Amino acid sequence: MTKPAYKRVLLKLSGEALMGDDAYGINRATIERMVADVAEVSRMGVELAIVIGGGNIFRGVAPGAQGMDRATADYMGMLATVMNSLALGDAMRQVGITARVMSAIGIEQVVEPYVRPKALQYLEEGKVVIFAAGTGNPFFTTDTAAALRGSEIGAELVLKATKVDGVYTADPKKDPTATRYATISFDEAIARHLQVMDATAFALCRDQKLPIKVFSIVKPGALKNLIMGGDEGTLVHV
Ligand SMILES: Nc1ncnc2c1ncn2[C@@H]1O[C@H](COP(=O)(O)OP(=O)(O)OP(=O)(O)O)[C@@H](O)[C@H]1O
Ligand SMILES: O=c1ccn([C@@H]2O[C@H](COP(=O)(O)O)[C@@H](O)[C@H]2O)c(=O)[nH]1
Repeated sequence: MTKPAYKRVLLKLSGEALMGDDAYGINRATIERMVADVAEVSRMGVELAIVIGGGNIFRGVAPGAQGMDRATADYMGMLATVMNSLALGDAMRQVGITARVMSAIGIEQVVEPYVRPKALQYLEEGKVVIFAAGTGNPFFTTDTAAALRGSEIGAELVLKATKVDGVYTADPKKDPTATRYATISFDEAIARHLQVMDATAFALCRDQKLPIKVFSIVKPGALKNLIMGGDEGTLVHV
């Protein structure tokens, strides 16, 4: 078998994608399918860290949070990512993959705190590390957490797994005429206000020279293909 193209990557999974066809929460078949993809790559010896969003449960900027203090709503969003992280870790355990969930906010009875050297040790031991609670700060998103943790652990690439198969000229769900970029620079993505990821995440990855691949989590085999160096999704580069 040919070797994977990457040794260590940060995978950002969309929380919203966890819903599958449901209106809310975690769809069992969907999480099992995602975990099967992740397990395949982990078994190939790739060191894998994961950040998962919370959009399937709660977002600080969602209509359900209207009228709330923004920081409080954002803490609720971070707690939503803890729930998704626990579900993901448990689903991995069920397929024989050892995962460690580490939280950016103190919640020690439930999940261990994020300590960078410990996270690095887990990765070197071949465990999958799931970073929960985003950056631990309100007014941010899990995309920014992915950029931050990806930079901290020295990932070679951030893989943004989402419901669309790359970065488009406009949101393809709203504009059917939108076309997909094969590659795009961080500066252009920011200047064009492309909403597939937030500008803070793009800017951090640009400054750290950490490339991002945006690809479809729904497409079977896409994650493995990408890890093997295959042509998949959109590369966002310096
Ligand atoms: N220019 C664009 N190209 C591609 N997708 C875009 C673009 N603009 C907006 N989008 C939308 O961005 C979404 C990707 O964001 P996604 O929901 O994965 O991230 P998220 O907000 O981090 O999710 P979650 O909070 O659930 O983790 C796509 O589903 C797509 O509809
Ligand atoms: O660093 C962070 C990360 C997330 N949040 C809050 O959580 C929700 C869910 O995250 P998504 O990235 O949208 O999936 C987000 O809307 C924020 O409310 C945060 O405050 N800080």
